[in-house]
Amino acid sequence: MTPAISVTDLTRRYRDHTALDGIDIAIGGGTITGLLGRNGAGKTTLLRILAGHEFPSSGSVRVLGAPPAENEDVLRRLAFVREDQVYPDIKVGQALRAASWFHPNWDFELASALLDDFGLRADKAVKKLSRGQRSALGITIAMAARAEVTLFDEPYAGLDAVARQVFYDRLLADFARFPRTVVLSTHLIDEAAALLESVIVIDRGRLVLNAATDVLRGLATRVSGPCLAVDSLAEGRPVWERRRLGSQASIVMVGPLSAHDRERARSCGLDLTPLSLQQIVVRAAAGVLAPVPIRVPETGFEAGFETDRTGA
Ligand SMILES: Nc1ncnc2c1ncn2[C@@H]1O[C@H](COP(=O)(O)OP(=O)(O)OP(=O)(O)O)[C@@H](O)[C@H]1O
Repeated sequence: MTPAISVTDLTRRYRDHTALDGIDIAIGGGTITGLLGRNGAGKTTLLRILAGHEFPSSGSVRVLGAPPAENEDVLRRLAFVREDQVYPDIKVGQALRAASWFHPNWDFELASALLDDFGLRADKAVKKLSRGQRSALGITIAMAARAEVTLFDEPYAGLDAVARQVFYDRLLADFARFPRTVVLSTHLIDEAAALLESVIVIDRGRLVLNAATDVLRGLATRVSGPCLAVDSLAEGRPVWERRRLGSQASIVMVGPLSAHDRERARSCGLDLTPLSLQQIVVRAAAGVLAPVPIRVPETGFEAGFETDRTGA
């Protein structure tokens, strides 16, 4: 199947700075992908190129089968919402109406339900909205557009926790009815984790991780307890991190745990805590994962890791 988004050897240079450096990504249709990475990693640059707002310096970018820049057909099938979205001096309702003209799948009912959820009034001037309310408007437009490809670039600046949950819930519910390709750039990784089918992590313009969230969830476990028992369980296994305090040890063990491992751990009084998606992404961005992308469980862990990097 042709991917909805396909990026090959993409590089974007700004004068003396390389914002994206040889990125290869394929994102299938009908998926929600998290685009993650530290500040300045290159996430916005990638999304702007996917949205046709910028040209690559080199490499190829295809969205819905064609290069997006200056491509009316692709751009009508795509929605892009950014944190710093600028609106003309109009009312909320007018902003929605203008967006409806551009997006062929626009859903007025959904737009109106989202306004209610976010407590936004259609007759309020956009320039009088608070930062969070402006984010809510951007989310409303991007969701009601029901575009085949929807790109969210940290869409929730200033949104409170309740409103963010509205966003997650509404996105999941609407996605279930109308599957589409969603890319969500966010720093709130664990909060958004339940939404994400896969994650792409960029660091200093390079792809450092591209994996299914399910694979990552079972990827690493913190094992804590008596040193001897911890060492015995971890023997011959990849380890990311070791800490010792007196007779107690805590390590991060890489790879899935079998039922036998769990039983051994229980009988030795060891504590097992799976690493959260955020903890794994932090390690990926810090280079603990080798740059080999992990794509499917069968080719998983062994291929891509440096082990025991932090030392015994
Ligand atoms: N127009 C530009 N001119 C020069 N440098 C730029 C330009 N746009 C982005 N950059 C640089 O490219 C790098 C990537 O920026 P980008 O905005 O893509 O990062 P980001 O991952 O979205 O960061 P954040 O999480 O902080 O929003 C940064 O070092 C930034 O300073």
